[in-house]
Amino acid sequence: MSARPYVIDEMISAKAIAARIEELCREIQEEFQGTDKLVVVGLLRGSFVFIADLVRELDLPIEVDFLEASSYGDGMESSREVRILKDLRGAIEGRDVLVVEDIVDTGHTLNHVTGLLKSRQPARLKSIALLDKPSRREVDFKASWTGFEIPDEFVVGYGIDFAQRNRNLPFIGSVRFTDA
Ligand SMILES: O=P(O)(O)OC[C@H]1O[C@H](OP(=O)(O)OP(=O)(O)O)[C@H](O)[C@@H]1O
Ligand code: HPA
Ligand SMILES: [Mg+2]
Repeated sequence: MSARPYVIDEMISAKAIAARIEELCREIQEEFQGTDKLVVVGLLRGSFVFIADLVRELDLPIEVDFLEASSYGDGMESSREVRILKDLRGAIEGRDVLVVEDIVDTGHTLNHVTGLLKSRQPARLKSIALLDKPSRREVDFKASWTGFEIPDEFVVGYGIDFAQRNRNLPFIGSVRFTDA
């Protein structure tokens, strides 16, 4: 839990997220049309809500796997050290892979994870992030698809946490401290 009091201002509604996911899925389907070897990989924990909505909108034969990566702990600052806490269950050599992430901020997490997965020689490796904060980038990384570009604000909801809380909000909101 945060020691400081804060409120959450809605930034992206649940309805806007659902509409954007429909659009993204049409593009993803075009890219992967005809494949029967697609593995959709969710990065835990932040992507668990996004991947659940995304795969239910995807009209493709897929498998789902998860990898747990962590770099923030309970704070608002990246440690810049990406720890892999849980690896994929399955092998991805020769498979088509879509990595699903909630947010690209400094870029360290997706950059590290896609580098790791690339070394396992998938046939195709694509990535999708619901949110992108380009103004905060520290490493040069761009996801294949992005849901929304957002300003430099700390966001929560729809799977994303602040000190492990607020992942269950159905919308994306920004954290505003009330003691400042
Ligand atoms: O681009 P970056 O600066 O690396 O930040 C993005 C990453 O940070 C958050 O994960 P976190 O480490 O908080 O773990 P979590 O997914 O378990 O919440 C978020 O879910 C992304 O994975
Ligand atoms: O804005 C954010 N909110 C929560 N976790 C995060 N991890 C990277 N950026 C963020
Ligand atoms: Mg994460």
